[in-house]
This record gives sequence, C-alpha cells and structure tokens, in this order.
Amino acid sequence: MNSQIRRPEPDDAEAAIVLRRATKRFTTRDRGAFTAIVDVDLQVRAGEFVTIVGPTGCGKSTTLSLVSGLEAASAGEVSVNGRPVSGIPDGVGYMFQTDATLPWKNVLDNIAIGLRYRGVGKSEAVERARDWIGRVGLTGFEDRYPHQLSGGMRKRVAMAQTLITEPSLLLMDEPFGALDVQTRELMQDELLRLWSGSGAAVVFVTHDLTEAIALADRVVVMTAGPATVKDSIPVDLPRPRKVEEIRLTPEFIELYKRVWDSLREEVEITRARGASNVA
Ligand SMILES: Nc1ncnc2c1ncn2[C@@H]1O[C@H](COP(=O)(O)OP(=O)(O)OP(=O)(O)O)[C@@H](O)[C@H]1O
Repeated sequence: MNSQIRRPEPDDAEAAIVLRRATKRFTTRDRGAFTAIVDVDLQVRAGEFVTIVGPTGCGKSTTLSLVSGLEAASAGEVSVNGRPVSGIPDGVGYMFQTDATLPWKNVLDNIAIGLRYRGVGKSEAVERARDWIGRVGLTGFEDRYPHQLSGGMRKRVAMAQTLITEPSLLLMDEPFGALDVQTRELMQDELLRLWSGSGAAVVFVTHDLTEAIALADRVVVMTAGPATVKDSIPVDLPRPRKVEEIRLTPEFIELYKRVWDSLREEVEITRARGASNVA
C-alpha cells in the first residue's frame, strides 16, 4: 500500500463511534453459542464517511447493530458520541436495503412521519418534509404512494426520511443493494451531495467495492466470520466526487486493487467453508 496516504486512526476524543474489542455472541437452538464478531476495533470521526466490506455473512450487519443499540455487545466497549451504547442512541439515522416506507402513506406523509414521532407539530413537519422533497428531487410526487414510485424514487424517499431528522450518525446497511447499476450510481451521487456539509458520521456496509471506495473517506475490510477488522484503507480522492467519473481514474483503480487484495483472502476462506452458498 501507499504509506503516504494512510491517515492515523482518529483519537477517541474526536470519535463519533468507538468500538473497542467489541464481541457479539448469539445462542441459537441449531448452532448453540456462536460468535458473530470478535474483538472489533473501530473508530469513526464526526463527519467521516466509513464503508465496511467483508465476505458474505461475516458479521458486518452485526457490527452496525451494536452501534445502533439494537443488539448489546457480549464483551468489549461500544460508545457513540462519547457515551456507552445502551439502547438506541440519540441522533442515529438508519437506511437498510429494504425501504421503511409505509405503503398506506403518501410521499409527503412518509417523509414527515419521523419528525411527527419526535413530537414536531404537523405544520412544521409538513413544511420541512416539503423542503426535503425538493432536496431529493421529488417535487411533484408528494401525493404518490410508495407502490406508485420507481425503486430509485423510493430510495429518494428513504433518504429524505432518514436525513430530515438531521442525524449526527448515519448507519447504512446495503441501502442501494437492490437497485440496478445506473440507478445505484445516481443514488450514490445523491447521497454524497446530501451528506456533504451535514457533518454526519456515516458507516455504510456494502458488498460493492466500487461503491465502497467511491463514497468513503476510509474503507474498513473485515475478516471471514467471526469478523474482526483486518484493514483500514484511507481513500484520498478529492471531493466533491462523481462516481461515474472517479471510478475510471488510475488512483481509483489502484485503491480497488488494494482493497480487493485485502478482501480476497477472506472471501476465499469463506468460500472454502461453503458459506458462499448461503449468500
Ligand atoms: N440475531 C441473531 N441471532 C443469531 N445469529 C445471528 C443473528 N444475527 C446475525 N447472526 C449470525 O451472525 C453471523 C453474521 O451475520 P451478519 O448479518 O452480521 O453478517 P453480514 O456480514 O452482515 O452478512 P451479509 O454479507 O450476508 O449481509 C451470521 O452467521 C448470522 O447468521
């Protein structure tokens, strides 16, 4: 790797997320006691965009679920904005592969609902939702229901739903995984545009290395399960970025090789175990 572009891991003091030797064990009827992730060390600065890649089933979503408070660590430390995580921390926004839109509500109400849940009055919530509808390019579609939208438009709704609450921390688990390639690139650009200047720390899980590099300040590579952090690769590409343009540059291709070199071995281990059949 190019040692000149490697940035040091951030200090705890400025970290939005700290995982220190975080371990998660599950007990299930068929597998008994089972370790999903082990000794995960990860720090993410405020405003930093970190992507996580790793072989299928290694424990990427489990890592996110510890940060989101949906699961408690079995051992080690997990803190968000300087506080140990117990329950869902304030200021966290999520986006998953499946949309969280409510089918019986139109676009406007779907986007306003997060604010309503947080106690914001109806007229203010609607006003702010209209503003976000404009920002995500859905003006004119306020009255449509989710089933009347394309996959890309539903993602725009999901982004507005998530960002309207102004999260300081965004957790994204393959949010664009189900989209076709062109729509996915468009959504990646949109996400970067909406995120820039927000100051939010992002942890974004993906299987797509191009996506991982194009979005990130840093790509974290996880090992075959039980996952731990194998590598942390800084992405020193200039911003603002257009995914379509940067992915063909020599710097990008060099980074792609670097990430894949690290990941390949873990994918091979996983394949040898036969886990690729359950992807
Ligand atoms: N609530 C749970 N109870 C029991 N086992 C679980 C639970 N959640 C995850 N696991 C197991 O932990 C391991 C890691 O799962 P996880 O979903 O974190 O992996 P992943 O890397 O996100 O997977 P993928 O690449 O397929 O998205 C898997 O073997 C999974 O079956």
